[in-house]
Amino acid sequence: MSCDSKGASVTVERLSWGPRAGLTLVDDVSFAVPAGARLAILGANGAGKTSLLRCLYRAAQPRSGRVLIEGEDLAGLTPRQSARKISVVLQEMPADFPFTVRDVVMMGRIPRRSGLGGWSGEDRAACDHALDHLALGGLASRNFASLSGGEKQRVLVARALAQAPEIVILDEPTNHLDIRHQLEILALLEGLGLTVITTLHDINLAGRFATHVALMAAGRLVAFGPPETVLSAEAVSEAFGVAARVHAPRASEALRFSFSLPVFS
Ligand SMILES: Nc1ncnc2c1ncn2[C@@H]1O[C@H](COP(=O)(O)OP(=O)(O)OP(=O)(O)O)[C@@H](O)[C@H]1O
Repeated sequence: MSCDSKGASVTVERLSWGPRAGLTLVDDVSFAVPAGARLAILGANGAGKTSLLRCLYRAAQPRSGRVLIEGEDLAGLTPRQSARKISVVLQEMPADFPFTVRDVVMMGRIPRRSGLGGWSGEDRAACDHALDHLALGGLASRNFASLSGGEKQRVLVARALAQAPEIVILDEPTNHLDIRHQLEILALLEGLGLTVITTLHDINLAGRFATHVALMAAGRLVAFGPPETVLSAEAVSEAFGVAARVHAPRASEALRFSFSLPVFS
């Protein structure tokens, strides 16, 4: 069961990607995180965060460089093999998605299904476990489309969990969530014990959640490491084009930033 997994290490080596010749959106990016790390990818709008994520879950084919999962080249895996290692939680869902919550979570089992047979006892148990883990038992028969944004987000994380992956990749999982649900979803992800790679816009949330931060600007990785090292006022001000101020944390407190527009003299 995925909750017992320890995740997998991810190494990115000199990765570059662009949609066409002459346009590079991910530019020579390298970093490595150990199994069980929580990596937050930060950067201003258009910095290339989603483009980098897409390379990590094979929605985009790198122009050069490679991604290694526990030392194994991602490009050498079949789609089914990589879907057993990596699950993805994205924002876009069609508004008229005509499935129940249980159906959606069960979809996470598709890469694990053998042959064309129906769901196995193991599939059903994994689905029940994921529903329980995300406190969704009471919503299992509800139509997915009728849920609130926060509930939908929990269902999509449950689907990722049912997939029993080693790595969960998320694009802006806290988008559209109120502060309580933002904290809840990040605590849930932290509790999984898997390797988590996520884009985030909220620097303070990233500082609390992440074991590693990748700061991007114009497609390049401008800083990488633990949040307390990477998230300096200077680096954040530069990457986001704001005047950022760090409030010195007391013992065991997370970093806390405040922001204002830069004043030009
Ligand atoms: N297929 C494409 N063709 C041309 N330009 C693209 C393509 N995909 C992305 N871009 C552009 O590349 C830049 C980086 O996009 P990307 O979505 O990776 O940034 P991001 O850091 O995730 O941004 P945001 O925080 O706004 O979501 C943006 O300016 C975007 O418009």
